[in-house]
Amino acid sequence: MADLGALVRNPRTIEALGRADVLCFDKTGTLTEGTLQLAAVGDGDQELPADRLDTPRKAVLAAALRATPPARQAEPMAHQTDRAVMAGARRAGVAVRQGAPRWRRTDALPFEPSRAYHATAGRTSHGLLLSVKGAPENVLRRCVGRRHRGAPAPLDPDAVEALTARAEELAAAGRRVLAVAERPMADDEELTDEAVRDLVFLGFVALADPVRTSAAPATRRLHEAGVHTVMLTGDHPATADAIAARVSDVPEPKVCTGPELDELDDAALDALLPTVDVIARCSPHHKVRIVQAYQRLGRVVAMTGDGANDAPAIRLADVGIALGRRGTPAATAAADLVVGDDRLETIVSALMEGRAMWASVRAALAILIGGNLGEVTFSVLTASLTGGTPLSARQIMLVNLLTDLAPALAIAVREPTGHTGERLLREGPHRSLGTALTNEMLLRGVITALGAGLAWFGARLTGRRRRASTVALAALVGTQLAQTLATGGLDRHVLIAGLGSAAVLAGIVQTPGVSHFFGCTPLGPVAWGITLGSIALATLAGSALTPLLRGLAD
Ligand SMILES: Nc1ncnc2c1ncn2[C@@H]1O[C@H](COP(=O)(O)OP(=O)(O)OP(=O)(O)O)[C@@H](O)[C@H]1O
Repeated sequence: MADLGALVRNPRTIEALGRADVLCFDKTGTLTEGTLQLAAVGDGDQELPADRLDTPRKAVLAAALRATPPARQAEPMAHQTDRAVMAGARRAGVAVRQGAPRWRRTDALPFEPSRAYHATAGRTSHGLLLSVKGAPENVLRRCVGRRHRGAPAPLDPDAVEALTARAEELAAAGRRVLAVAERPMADDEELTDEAVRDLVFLGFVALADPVRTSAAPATRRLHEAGVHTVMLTGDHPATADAIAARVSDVPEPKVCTGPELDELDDAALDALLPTVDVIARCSPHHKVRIVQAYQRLGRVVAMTGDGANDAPAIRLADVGIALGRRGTPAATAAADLVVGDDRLETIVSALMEGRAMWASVRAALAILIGGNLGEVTFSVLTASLTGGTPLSARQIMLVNLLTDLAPALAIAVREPTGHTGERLLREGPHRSLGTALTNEMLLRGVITALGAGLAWFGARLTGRRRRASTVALAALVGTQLAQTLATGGLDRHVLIAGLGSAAVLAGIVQTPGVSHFFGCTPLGPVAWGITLGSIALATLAGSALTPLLRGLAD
């Protein structure tokens, strides 16, 4: 996991990741490049691209810059939005004093998701000035007028509607939209949330953050794996919808908003959430409700977050994921998994690790239970044919020692194979431990009994009883080891465990004193030929039947 850039805080997380069937993730940095850039500035009627701004639009950008915290050299600005506004203004040659002579910051209400705006008070040569930038619906609500073609104009409901529609159009291009507004302040006025009213709307600032090309395939893989994905974003629903349409393979992603969730009681929320793909204007307290609702529905939820306020939802989720690059210490401390590069692809790879774990559990269980089933079947069948037991208690103990200990352990702890394999997508507790496990156990049981039965029958036809039971013992162990090696592929640990156990078996059988202790007899070339031939025949039959059973399980 560390190689993938993901840090697991406790091992239980891998198992839970393998079971996760809902993944709620952020937009910025997870689906997008996470590099917000100034794209355009408008006066409410028409936008111009960031590299061709005229004087009125530069004035809008200057006001947005005033409503941005100061850049400190020692530390980067906390919010990407602010960084993008500042970098865009610098590139456009816009400074805070444009349109506000001798402006000097005196107070600020920093951006918070619940406020959705940043407000700054500053002293100019004409008195105090309040500058605000933020989510259009929040800022427009606090406006009483607008500047239209350089002159003040009233902001009646029709004008608000037209500006709202304009903001939606900009957002529908996948952009983050900020409304910018100002008003003069009285000298003794304090900057509080209540004071952010009676504003004059100046214009819109649109920021772009390109969608990463790898985000769409990652989302598709999650859907193929049966994971319901939900994009949670603080952005405008139109922005979220535009981004979702680019990454999702759902033809028309269903979008709802945080305020809409507030209107619903728990029962209505439970009914709605399984059908939702995007939740916009989503704040940290919504995330908590969303996790609780999915858990009420019996879903296993993985939830990403970066802000300190996301910590409760991260902690509550079955798998809390903090985004390493943007994550606050509080979010990281609450998380089970820290994704270093914030990318959805890394989260998908971590999920595959979890699925691989369930595949390993199945393989180990199939070896243990299926092998024992084969031994019992062989013993019962030969006993019913001959009236005696083909293997002594010591021999059965030896079989279990050589097949269940090192080989089964090696299978359980081997490196997961096929990270990119489509098969892993279909693993998980229900798929891995359901019909697939039953089929694998039965197949292993049948093949083991077949290998031992063929060997015992061939050896009994050509020799004494003790020799036949030694050959049956060797074939019982050999057939199981061959299947273990076929499951483990070229994994070093499985190869060492499998070949090591085979060498120990050969050593025991061929060493006279030890062989007798276990009720065996050293074997000649013909007996070994019968043993190896039976193992090969049974293993070949197993390989032919495996794809057939997989098809049945799928
Ligand atoms: N620094 C800021 N100053 C003013 N307004 C902001 C600032 N940052 C964001 N906004 C406004 O608040 C809205 C929500 O932003 P927020 O940062 O909470 O989104 P988010 O949850 O981080 O979304 P995502 O995960 O998709 O980036 C934005 O759409 C924007 O309109």
